[in-house]
Amino acid sequence: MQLHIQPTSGQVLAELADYFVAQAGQAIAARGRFVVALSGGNSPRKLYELLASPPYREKVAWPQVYFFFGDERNVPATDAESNYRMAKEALLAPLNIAAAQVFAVDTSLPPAEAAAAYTRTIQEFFGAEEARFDLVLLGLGDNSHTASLFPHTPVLHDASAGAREVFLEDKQVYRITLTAPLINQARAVAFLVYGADKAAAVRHVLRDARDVDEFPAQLISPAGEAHWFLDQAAASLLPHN
Ligand SMILES: O=C(O)[C@H](O)[C@@H](O)[C@H](O)[C@H](O)COP(=O)(O)O
Repeated sequence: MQLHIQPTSGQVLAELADYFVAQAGQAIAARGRFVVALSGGNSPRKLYELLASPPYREKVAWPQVYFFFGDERNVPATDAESNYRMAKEALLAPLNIAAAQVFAVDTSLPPAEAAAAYTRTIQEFFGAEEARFDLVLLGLGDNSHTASLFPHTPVLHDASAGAREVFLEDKQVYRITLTAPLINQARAVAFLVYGADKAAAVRHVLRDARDVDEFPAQLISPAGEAHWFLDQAAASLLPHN
């Protein structure tokens, strides 16, 4: 696990954009494609806007990039809460990404069916190979959740590699999320976390004793590389920072 700590969020975003470009180049050179699972919420929007702008947009062979989602809210694709909508506005539309390169969760289905359908979509994409994303982008909630792996939810203990529905009792809403085993099959995982409001969660996940029901992001330990891209504010409660 590698920590990348920068003084400001702008510098973190630039370092992660450089990493994204490097990972894409390596994957496309090696396997002819780059398969990425996008994170949602607010933090990654600026990253997506950066990647869709010069100089980054010219540095990636976008027609060889395939986009999945680490999680999705149970809302229409046009809803302001949709992770797909956010990615489309900030990245996919500005880059004119073809629909055939984008695999969104079908939230027109009931949550359990949407999750089962997404599992099939992932399996069909990877065919006989193991479903290994080249890169999974992740955020971190202030309650230490990542993707939609929320504290004290059954999905945390799901040993299968796929997509599952998650019911959030406090918000009375459903989400669809990749399971930790599927995320952990990835060649690389990159957390993007900035802001002082995330400092306690960062410390819980990276330094406190393992307690995955309290700190679900502790479940993420990929077969490949694990990177944390943090600004100083989010890293401020880590020892020696
Ligand atoms: O659908 C989502 O909301 C994300 O996938 C989620 O896991 C997010 O990364 C965290 O909740 C942090 O969200 P912010 O970046 O908005 O703080």
